[in-house]
Amino acid sequence: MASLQPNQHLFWSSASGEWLKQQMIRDLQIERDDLAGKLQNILADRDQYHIYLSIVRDLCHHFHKYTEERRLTSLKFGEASSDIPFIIGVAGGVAAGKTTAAAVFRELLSQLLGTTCVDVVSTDNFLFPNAVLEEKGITERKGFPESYDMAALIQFLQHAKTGQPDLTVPVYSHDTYDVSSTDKQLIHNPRIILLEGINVLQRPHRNGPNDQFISDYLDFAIYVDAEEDSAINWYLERVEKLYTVHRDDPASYFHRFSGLTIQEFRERALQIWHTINGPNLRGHIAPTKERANIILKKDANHNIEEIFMRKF
Ligand SMILES: Nc1ncnc2c1ncn2[C@@H]1O[C@H](COP(=O)(O)OP(=O)(O)O)[C@@H](O)[C@H]1O
Ligand SMILES: CC(C)(COP(=O)(O)O)[C@@H](O)C(=O)NCCC(=O)O
Repeated sequence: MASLQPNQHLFWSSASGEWLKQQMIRDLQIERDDLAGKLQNILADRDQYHIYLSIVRDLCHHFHKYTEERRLTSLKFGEASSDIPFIIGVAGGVAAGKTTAAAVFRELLSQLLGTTCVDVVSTDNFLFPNAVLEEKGITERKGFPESYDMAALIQFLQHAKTGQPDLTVPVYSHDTYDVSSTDKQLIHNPRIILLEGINVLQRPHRNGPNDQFISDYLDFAIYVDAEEDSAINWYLERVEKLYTVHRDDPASYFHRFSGLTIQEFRERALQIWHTINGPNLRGHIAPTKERANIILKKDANHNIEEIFMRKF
């Protein structure tokens, strides 16, 4: 199914080429050579690099505005202004490129703002462990709203937004396909948190009177959009790579498929997409697209081909 175009009454849109013409890209402050190797490959295309850079410069603008507003408000209430992180949501379907886009934003934001206190947190980390999913009978609904420990995720956001300097987050691994019982992500004094995940713009699934929205804690939101066919290809490439590397490791999730040929594994992965990730994309993720401030539409080669910006 083709990805739906955002409502033209709500969003300005620009083909990426046109967008670039509008940007003042002369006063670049950072050099591509400063970027880490993997990101350098992604940004090897000069136009794409400039598109990401112009988006990040907008993010810096919003960050400075937020910081200034916070300073003025705390003055009004007679409080010393403290650093409360600016939280940017990065939403989109499975394998749309959220993690990678967040890494690019982190690198460019750190360089433009001259701070290392930019952290990426994935909402995957707040999935219930596989054992709990099994207990609840929702193993086949991993990634659906009910598969997340929303209380823990909201508590993390509350801790961040109440200025706690040290934050601890569980760690989900695509390699083991589970939440680690030992590893933790430690965050110290964040200035910006990029919260990436399929559910960042979703409403609470129980929708009770006291349920909170993740978006209550977001200061800005970006939706990474792609045609479902592209996402399927990227998903298959990702899992095939994981399968090839990990299938011989008995401790790995992928070991259970080690009897399959690569073609059989591919068919199995495609079936998983069609029964889990595809329905989740259409039912729960894509409908949140228009809640984002910016929608980045990627082509089949991962290039941003169109940018939509909310008008209000
Ligand atoms: N801009 C990009 N250029 C090249 N490959 C990319 C790009 N963005 C994502 N990918 C690849 O696509 C796959 C899915 O990306 P990922 O960031 O893991 O998506 P998500 O976090 O949305 O699941 C990964 O294999 C990743 O390396
Ligand atoms: C962990 C996820 C819910 C989220 O994926 P991501 O946004 O990190 O790509 C997804 O990768 C997943 O495991 N879905 C369940 C079906 C499957 O792909 O096995």
